[in-house]
Amino acid sequence: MWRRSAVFCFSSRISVSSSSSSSLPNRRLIPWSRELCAVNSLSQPPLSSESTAKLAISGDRSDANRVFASGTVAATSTAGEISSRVAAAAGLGHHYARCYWELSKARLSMLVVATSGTGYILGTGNAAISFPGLCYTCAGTMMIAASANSLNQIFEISNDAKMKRTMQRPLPSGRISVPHAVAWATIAGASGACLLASKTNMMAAGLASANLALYAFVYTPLKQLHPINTWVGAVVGAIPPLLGWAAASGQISFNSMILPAALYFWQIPHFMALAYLCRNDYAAGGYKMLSLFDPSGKRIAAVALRNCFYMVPLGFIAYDWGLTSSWFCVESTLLTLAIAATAFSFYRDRTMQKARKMFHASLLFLPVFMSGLLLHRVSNDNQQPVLEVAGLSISASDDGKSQRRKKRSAQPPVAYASAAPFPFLPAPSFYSP
Ligand SMILES: CC(C)=CCC/C(C)=C/CC/C(C)=C/COP(=O)(O)OP(=O)(O)O
Repeated sequence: MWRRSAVFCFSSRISVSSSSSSSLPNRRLIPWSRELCAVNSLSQPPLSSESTAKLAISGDRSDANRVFASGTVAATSTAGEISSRVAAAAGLGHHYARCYWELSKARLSMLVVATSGTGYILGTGNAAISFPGLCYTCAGTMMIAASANSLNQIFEISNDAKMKRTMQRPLPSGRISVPHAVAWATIAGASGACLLASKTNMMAAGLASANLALYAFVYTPLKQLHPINTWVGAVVGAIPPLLGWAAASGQISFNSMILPAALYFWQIPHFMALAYLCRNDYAAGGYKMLSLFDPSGKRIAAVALRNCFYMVPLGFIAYDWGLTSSWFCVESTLLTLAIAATAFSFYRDRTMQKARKMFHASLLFLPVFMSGLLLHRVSNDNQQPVLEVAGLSISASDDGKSQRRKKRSAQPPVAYASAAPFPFLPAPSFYSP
């Protein structure tokens, strides 16, 4: 695509110098030339070199004046020119919209928004879900995630250019300039932080901004330094539901940690599978992923399996802490055992096929887990504050304890079945009035 762009770029320059005035200063094309190349290569159908040239000279008043002064421009040709300029502007708009979309890693950002929205709904507790509040939280998270992802790509241009998976991104392919991408990242990040601060609360805005900094300025450089980057990245991925919860409730409680914990553990098998599948690419890009130091794959398979097992008790904890009904406990247990089975299969037989299976299972896991949490969420008016905006407070009221006991007694057989695989966890106690 870069080569195609370069060809279009070259032809548009020729066209400009021949079809417009030879006095048109070439330097006017330089900042835009690479991006204009991409307009040609991306528009469907591609813009002609002529319209690109018109686009390039559209701001030149002296050229326009010359054309009008000559008196040879008929009304029909003016209309044609206007329509071609409109088409060129639409092409440009489409081109940049696509660049912003890719810079933002929009699909990943939407997944991040889904986790933050889930955190928001869970964090509303007994209160009715505020639809505007949810929308502001999702929009703010989207903007900050877009900014974080754009900064990540700005810092990794030369690495991305060496990897098959990423070489077509807007920056390494030259479809957008670095200053333009920096401006996009700055505006998106600042707008997102302001939106969260003004429409939700400072805790949510602070968590989102700190997470942006962690991702762009700690995780991103760490990728080229040490395999620990995967664990730092897992923290980054775990924060959005916490900020959603904070946006809804203005505080962070023990319950608010369940989804972040699931996200943290979930990312390890997900990224271990990815790092195994793309290890040649990561080596070419100069990244220090654990898979590159583990030729047999045994270590990364063991790490993935271990983290799958860490997720198993989360359903029980969600139920025990009164966040969900016991049905979630059963579903979550089955789900985590299923992903653990794919990790175990990869551990025993470290082939690309098994790694791919574990990767696909991880893709499926998250939406199902979050849907389960939402579906089996129970209104909870006794969330125990751990960290409030004003300070620290760790306490559990007696009322809360007795209510949880009552909840447990609601479906004893389900609760027993769900706790059975975890003899190390406290056995459910059934409340008899
Ligand atoms: C609110 C807020 C700031 C949210 C940010 C959430 C976010 C960006 C999560 C992504 C986590 C992560 C480790 C992605 C992989 O990046 P990578 O650099 O390994 O991916 P790449 O190789 O595709 O570039």
